[in-house]
Amino acid sequence: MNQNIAATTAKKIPVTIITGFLGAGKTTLLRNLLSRSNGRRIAIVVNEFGSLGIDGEILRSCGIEGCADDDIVELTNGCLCCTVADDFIPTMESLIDRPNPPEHIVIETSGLALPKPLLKAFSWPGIRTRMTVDGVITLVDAPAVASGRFADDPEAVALQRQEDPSLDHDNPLAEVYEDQLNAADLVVLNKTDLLDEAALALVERNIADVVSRKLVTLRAVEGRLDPAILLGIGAAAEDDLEKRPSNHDGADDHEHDDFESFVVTVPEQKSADDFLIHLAEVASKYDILRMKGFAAVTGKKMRLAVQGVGTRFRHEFDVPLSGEHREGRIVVIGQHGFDRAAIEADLMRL
Ligand SMILES: Nc1nc2c(ncn2[C@@H]2O[C@H](COP(=O)(O)OP(=O)(O)OP(=O)(O)O)[C@@H](O)[C@H]2O)c(=O)[nH]1
Repeated sequence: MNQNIAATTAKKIPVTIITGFLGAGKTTLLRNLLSRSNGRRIAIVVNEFGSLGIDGEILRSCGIEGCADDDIVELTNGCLCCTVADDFIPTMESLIDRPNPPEHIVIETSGLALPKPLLKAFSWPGIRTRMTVDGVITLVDAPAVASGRFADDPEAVALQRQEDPSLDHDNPLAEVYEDQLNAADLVVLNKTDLLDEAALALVERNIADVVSRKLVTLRAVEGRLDPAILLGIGAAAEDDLEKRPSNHDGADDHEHDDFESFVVTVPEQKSADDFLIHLAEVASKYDILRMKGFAAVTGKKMRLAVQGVGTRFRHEFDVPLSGEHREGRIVVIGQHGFDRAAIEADLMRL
C-alpha cells in the first residue's frame, strides 16, 4: 500500500488539549490523570510561559509507575500557540514516529496560550492524517473568576472606546479567559473547595455568559475526575473550528506582550513560614498573577517548592537539595508594565 494511503487508513492518535489560565490547576489535573491511567501509554507535551520548566519537573517527580521520563516532552521555547511550525509540529511528529508510539497524547498549554492557533495546527498535512483532537478541556480557576480576575472594567473600556470604537476589551486577561472557554469541549470548574455553593453558581453563570454554545461544565477539586470522562471525548475539534470563536479571529498573528515573566534568584531562607508570608505580601503589593519555584531553608535537607496563584500559596518539601547549591529560583508572571526592579528587590530581601 502507498504510504500516504496507509497513513490515512491507520487509526489516528487522539490528542487532548488541557488549557486554562495561569495556575488554574492544569498540572495538578494531569498528575491525577496519570496516576489513574491504568498502564495506558500516555505522552505528555508541556508548554510553560517563561519558566524554569517547573511543570515538567513536577510531573516527572510524580513517581507514577509506567510514566517514563521520555513520555514527558517540554516545550519551553516560547508560547506553543506562536511556535507551532518550529517546535510543535516536529515534536508531535517525533512522538508518533516512535517505534512504540503513545496511545494518547495530552498537551498542557501555557496558561496564557490561545488554544485556537494550536487547534489549527491539527489541520496541517502530516498531522491531520495521523492525529485528531479528542477534546479541548478548559480548566477554570473558580475563586479567580469569583474575585473578578477576568472581568472587564466597564469604565476603562468605555474610556478606551472613545478613542478606538473597535475595541472589545481593556483587559488581556478577559481575552485569554474567553478564548480558552470558547475553544472547549469540556469545562472543568476547579478549586471548588474554596467557594460556597452560591459563589459557584455565580461562576457557572459567568461561564455560560461567555461561551457561545452549550457546554458541559463539571466541578472538581484538584482536577480529580475519572480519566474515562477526560479522555475519549471524540470531538475531532480540528473539524469545527468555526464553532470556537476567538478574540483573535482574523488576526494573522498575536503577541503575548500583554504579559511578562522573569526569574529571581533568592537566597537561602531562615524560615519557610516567613518566606511564604513574604511571597504573599509581594504578590499582593504588585498584583502578581503567578509565582512558582524553589528555595533552600536553613536546617532543611529537602528543597522547599512554592506555588502561588495571586496571593494564595501552597508549598511542600519535595526533593533532597543537591550538594552545596543553596540558592533558590522563583518565576514571576504578571501583566506587562509591572515593576520588575522593585519586585526583585523585595523578593531578595530576607
Ligand atoms: N485549593 C485548591 N488548590 C488547587 C486545586 N487545584 C490546584 N490547586 C493548587 O493551585 C496551584 C496551581 O496549580 P497547577 O496545577 O500548578 O496550575 P497550572 O494551571 O498547571 O499552572 P500554570 O502551569 O502555571 O499555568 C497549586 O498550588 C495547586 O496545588 C484545587 O482544586 N483546590
